[in-house]
Amino acid sequence: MNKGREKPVKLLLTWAGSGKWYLFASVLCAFLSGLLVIGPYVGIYRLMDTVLLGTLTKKELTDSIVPVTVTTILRMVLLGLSGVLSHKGAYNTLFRVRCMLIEHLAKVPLGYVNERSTGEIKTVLNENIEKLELCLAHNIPELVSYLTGPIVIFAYLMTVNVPLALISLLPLLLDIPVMMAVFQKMSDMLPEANESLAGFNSVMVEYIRGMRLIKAYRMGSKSFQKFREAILDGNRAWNRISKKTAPLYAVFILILESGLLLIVPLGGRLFLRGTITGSVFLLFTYIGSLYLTELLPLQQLSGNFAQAFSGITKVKEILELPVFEGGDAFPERRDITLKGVRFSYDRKTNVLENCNLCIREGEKVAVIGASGAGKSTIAALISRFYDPDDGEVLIGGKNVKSIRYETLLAHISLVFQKTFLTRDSVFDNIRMGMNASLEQVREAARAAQIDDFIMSLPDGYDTKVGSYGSRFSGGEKQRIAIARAILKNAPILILDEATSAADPENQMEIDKAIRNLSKGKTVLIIAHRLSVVGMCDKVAVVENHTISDIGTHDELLSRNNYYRRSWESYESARSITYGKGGIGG
Ligand SMILES: Nc1ncnc2c1ncn2[C@@H]1O[C@H](COP(=O)(O)OP(=O)(O)OP(=O)(O)O)[C@@H](O)[C@H]1O
Repeated sequence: MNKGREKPVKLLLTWAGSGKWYLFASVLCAFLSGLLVIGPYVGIYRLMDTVLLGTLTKKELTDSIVPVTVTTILRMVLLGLSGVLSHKGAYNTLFRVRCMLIEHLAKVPLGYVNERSTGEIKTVLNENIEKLELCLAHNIPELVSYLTGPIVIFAYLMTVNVPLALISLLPLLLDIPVMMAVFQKMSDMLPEANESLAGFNSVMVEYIRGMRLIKAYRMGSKSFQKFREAILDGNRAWNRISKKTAPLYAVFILILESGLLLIVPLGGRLFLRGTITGSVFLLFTYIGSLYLTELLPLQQLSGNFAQAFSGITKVKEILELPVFEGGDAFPERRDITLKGVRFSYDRKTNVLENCNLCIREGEKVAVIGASGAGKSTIAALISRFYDPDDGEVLIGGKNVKSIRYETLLAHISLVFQKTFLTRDSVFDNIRMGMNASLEQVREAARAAQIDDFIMSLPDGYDTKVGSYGSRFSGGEKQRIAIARAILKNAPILILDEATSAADPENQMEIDKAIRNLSKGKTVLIIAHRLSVVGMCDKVAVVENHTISDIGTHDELLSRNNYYRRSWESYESARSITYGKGGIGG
């Protein structure tokens, strides 16, 4: 990982890996092409000299034209080659940086990722990294070529006439502080522009994700308004940058192009005194006053570099998000304990306080409580999506912090309330990168009560899942998630039961799937429907930021008011739907 305050260019070269050799080669070609800029000028000077002296011959003409032609062609070839090499290096680098970011984000605790909006992460992965392409493939070779040309011309002018050459350089010396001020202003203001771009991306992602809601509640104009605001916000940020930098740009250009005002009077006097020849005077009037304008694109480049550097900082920020590294093997015992846990998402309001829980190996515990009581938070702490602020989460007597993170996750199957399906085949959606055959996947799907449904799809297990799983109902998606967990066969199961009520038939299938999934495992089920209590050994009640009570169904029924009330309302709802029956029936 790249920690500390490394220079952006150094960081970029580290990220580029072997791609940096393409970048170096491209810079070398750009440098050589910059050197060749001098060819045509030398040729033209020779021609002028001979024309003015009246000594032009056919041979002189050829001797002047050949270097002009050869250097011009060679320069073009080198520039082209530089472009090809820089693009190869740039795309290699972009690929590597994106992979590094994705790999790193996969290891970062979910809490840190959740603190950033999807739009912010998208901006880094997309726009900020694209700016690196512009910088690596175009701006760096251009910078080398733009700088080399004027340096070589200056060196050549020095060989012709030292005082005039030095005078020709004056505008540049005056322009350096102006250029630095432009760069500084851009660097200071870019974070604001980046923020508004991230804001725009967030609004865009929200808009696309919430399309159903927008349509259902006819929020089109309101969402459009948000979109408009986000775009205007970006425009305002860029307008502010332009206002601050445009006057400086104008000064930069004025100074750089003022060479003629110095060279013509001075060179004219020297010529009239006979100190320099006519061709030297013309050479300086033409080239000496113009060659610095080759540096004009630098003002554009300074803006691009500031943007690229700001992108590099954003990438670096993500790569520096802490990851859980190292740690011990998974313990032999698979019991789960929460000891005096306190946790807050915002470091202000405690979601859990002095929370204690003990789930023995192979035991199944249902967690119930009002919406927002903290049930999912308990599950998140066990799977180390977050770490408690106080207290400990132990598995097999070992603090989860001391267990290797990947190993911890490999031993826990998580089934979330909302199932996320990737845009792959159903087969890949169940396999989720595991090395399983079709028969093993089907066996898991059969246990999850979803095999028949999958086989009825047009392409069976090869059927492609639409975006966000749009082809499947909530219940079907949940059974696919259960099939995944069955296939994973981890010893600990954390199941955040879906809140939305499926139809009775679907519900029975889901319950059967959950029973199959939880066989022989240490299980924590966040029970939104009390029917799952029937398959659990104990029930834990989350109230007042803690687990207020834990016991069997009968124990809680006799002593816990919250549980009794919940059970009674569940029973009365059941009697309306099915007629009366026992728990979980
Ligand atoms: N990522 C988060 N950032 C900030 N606050 C959060 C976050 N996730 C949950 N909360 C807050 O923490 C509290 C507990 O949430 P949690 O999801 O654990 O409750 P729950 O009991 O599982 O609720 P439900 O039954 O509705 O799913 C709630 O007040 C919720 O608003």
